[in-house]
Amino acid sequence: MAGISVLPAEVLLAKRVQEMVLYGEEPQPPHICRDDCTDEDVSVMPSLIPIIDLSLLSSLEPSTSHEELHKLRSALCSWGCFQAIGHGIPKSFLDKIRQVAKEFFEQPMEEKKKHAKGVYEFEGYGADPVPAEGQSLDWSDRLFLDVYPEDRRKPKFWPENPTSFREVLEEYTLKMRMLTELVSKAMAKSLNLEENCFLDQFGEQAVLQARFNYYSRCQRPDLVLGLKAHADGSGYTIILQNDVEGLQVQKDKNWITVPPISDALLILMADQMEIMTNGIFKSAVHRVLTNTEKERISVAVFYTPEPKKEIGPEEGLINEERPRIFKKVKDYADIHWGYYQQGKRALHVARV
Ligand SMILES: O=C(O)CCC(=O)C(=O)O
Ligand SMILES: [Fe+2]
Repeated sequence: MAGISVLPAEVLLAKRVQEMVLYGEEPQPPHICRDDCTDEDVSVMPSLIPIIDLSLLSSLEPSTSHEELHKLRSALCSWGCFQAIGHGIPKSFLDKIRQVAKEFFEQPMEEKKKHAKGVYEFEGYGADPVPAEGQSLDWSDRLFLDVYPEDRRKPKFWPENPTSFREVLEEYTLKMRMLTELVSKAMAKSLNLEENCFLDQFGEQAVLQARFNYYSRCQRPDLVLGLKAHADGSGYTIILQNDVEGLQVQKDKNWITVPPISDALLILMADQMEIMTNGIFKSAVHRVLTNTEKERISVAVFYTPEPKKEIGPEEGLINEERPRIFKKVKDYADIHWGYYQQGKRALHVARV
């Protein structure tokens, strides 16, 4: 790459990756972030991401629901994620959200740019705000929207085209609220805690944000990442994938691909659930690889405790054998963001 001038991130961020691909531009710094592939080849291992059937949790047969709760706990302790099936959201509706996302990104650039964010802002169409110096940029474009509570919505960022986009996203938000209730209760039960304990910590005004990710094809997947390795700063995140592989979760230093399953949603623990469970559930480090053949689309919904609300380890998970390892924190997602921009994790800030 010698001889190529490095443009400031602000300049590069003014242009979408989708445009760069359209004009046949090769990745250059700061998109380039991989120069060796020493840790890259382990993903040939068969994928073992646990699959949990949430419908079994309400089975009238106690041994069936017990067994599934046990599987849930063990998945979250060792992987920090699971593929949820039996969640009650029909595949036909998941296809609708995938479809409006695809139609949004396939529109001409001038249509998408009607909802453009500034390079220093979060919400809207674009890329992450400018990272700290020396950090790479992701090979992706995004549409980031606050979706709940409703008074946080900023209509100027909500696409009018495709015409069903808003309606479908509103319905998806409702379904995500029901799912977070179901999953938060199940996680509490799996740890023998009172079922509402996590919901109470998240609070009634817990925030849902939707990030539509578009990973353009890339001729040099060896040089760039669709999304660099990170753990999320939310409580947990719900990810819908299209049928293109790319998302990987780190386990025991190996990168394991999350296979696309058309009717599954990946539920991924983030830092704030690790704090609330006193380190029992693991916040999963993950990343996205690019693909030479196909575009990948995902929709990540971040579920985050209400602003200004203190959260901390559940008392029932602290004892002599397992002393408290995290302090109480509030607005952790903001702290997390500051570190993320420097390519670092933030969890140590919450340790006692
Ligand atoms: O694209 C994906 O599957 C993952 C997205 C993700 O990790 C994120 O938006 O934080
Ligand atoms: Fe993430």
